[in-house]
Amino acid sequence: MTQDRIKVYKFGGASVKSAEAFRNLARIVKTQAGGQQLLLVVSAMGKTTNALEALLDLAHRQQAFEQEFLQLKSYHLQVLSELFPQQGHPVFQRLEHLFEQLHAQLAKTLPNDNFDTVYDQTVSFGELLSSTILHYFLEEQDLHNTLIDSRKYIQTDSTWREARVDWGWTERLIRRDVPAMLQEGLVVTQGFLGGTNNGLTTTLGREGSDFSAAVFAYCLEAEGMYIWKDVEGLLNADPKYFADTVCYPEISYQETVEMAYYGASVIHPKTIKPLANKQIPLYVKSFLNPEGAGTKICNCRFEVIAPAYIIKEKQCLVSFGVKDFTFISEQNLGTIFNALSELRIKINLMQNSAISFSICTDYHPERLHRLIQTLHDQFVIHYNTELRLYTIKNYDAASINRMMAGKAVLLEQRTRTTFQFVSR
Ligand SMILES: Nc1ncnc2c1ncn2[C@@H]1O[C@H](COP(=O)(O)OP(=O)(O)O)[C@@H](O)[C@H]1O
Ligand SMILES: N[C@@H](CC(=O)OP(=O)(O)O)C(=O)O
Repeated sequence: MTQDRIKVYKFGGASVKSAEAFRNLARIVKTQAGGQQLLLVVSAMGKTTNALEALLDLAHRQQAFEQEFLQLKSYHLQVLSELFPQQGHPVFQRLEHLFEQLHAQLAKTLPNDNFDTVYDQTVSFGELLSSTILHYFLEEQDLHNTLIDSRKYIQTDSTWREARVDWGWTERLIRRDVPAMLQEGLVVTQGFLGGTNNGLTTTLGREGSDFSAAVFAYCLEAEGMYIWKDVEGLLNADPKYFADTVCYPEISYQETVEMAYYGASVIHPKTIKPLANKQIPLYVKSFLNPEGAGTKICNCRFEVIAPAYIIKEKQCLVSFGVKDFTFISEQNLGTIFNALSELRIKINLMQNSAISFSICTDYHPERLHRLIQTLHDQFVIHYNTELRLYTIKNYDAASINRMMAGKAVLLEQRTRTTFQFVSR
């Protein structure tokens, strides 16, 4: 049984990218959530995570990072000064302290440090900053709230940058503390972050705040989870690429998880499973039009839904050929899969022919380089970058023609419901 009144709201980077966005968020909480027990999960402001990645990259290569650091700091301070006109507000001191910690973290980064470990210790500051601002700002708006540190609740292993949740521990900790806090007022926490049992910070994968919200919703047996976006709801295509999108009023968990897997960046792929396991509906709503119906994702079934078009950018096609004109064997495939798994390279699409095996994967130059180093003795390896993986779910002839028009196809594949190809 789900708890009657707990709701989880997730606000992403676009919902907190400016002072006006914070004000809009507070309005949504006031008008939409009356009388509800509400947990708010917040991501880093705007494109802060990208900026932190760039800062870390400089620091790790022992390059000067002061200018970029000051840019990030002044972005936050600008928003702060608009939200808190009174100079002596305690939020200024809290932010100053967080920026000092971030600076110290960057300054002590060495080229020999494990990049993925320091990544999590550094990039996590985005959410620490935004959640602190949100906490104080909601208080100013008479929205009493408790700020909790999600690193103390979402317990993970130490798979840096893609930590795996220890569900047992996480559930125990959340259920121990959070329901009582929710009785007292709102609870605010960070998306994207977890913590190991020895107190180190982990992150759950880029765009992982949706997943954080789903973890809290699952553990609290929430009545519903809401993600607030700059779009009307879950659309049949990304409006950044397609002009004539349609919004699904209701769609199944299964359809959504597949869309997310193929690259529909509106929802993190890991979000659906915990919600589906407890039959918690997920609502995708517009923070620009909070009264709009949005999309309800639940355990529903429809025979026919509009084809969904999904484009995954920054793809790389890698082909492995055997050197001696023998066929690609299961043993060869085993060797390739082992190397991919070791290097955490995920296959988005694969195909094999008599003497070669091809995969389409996200492009990570360093991982690809290590893959080639590992396997070049046994295989002839070629790769192409700057590609896109196009997927049409629930395709028909017209949708295929539309998507393929004028494109040179490097690889193509179809099942009964899904058509995919790789192109520039
Ligand atoms: N199928 C889709 N439906 C709606 N939006 C989509 C879809 N696929 C991609 N998007 C993109 O997702 C964006 C919202 O997600 P995101 O940028 O991650 O928001 P936030 O970081 O604020 O949570 C939209 O602006 C849109 O361009
Ligand atoms: N800030 C993190 C986590 C996240 O989920 O962000 P957003 O909700 O803005 O996609 C990232 O950019 O990856």
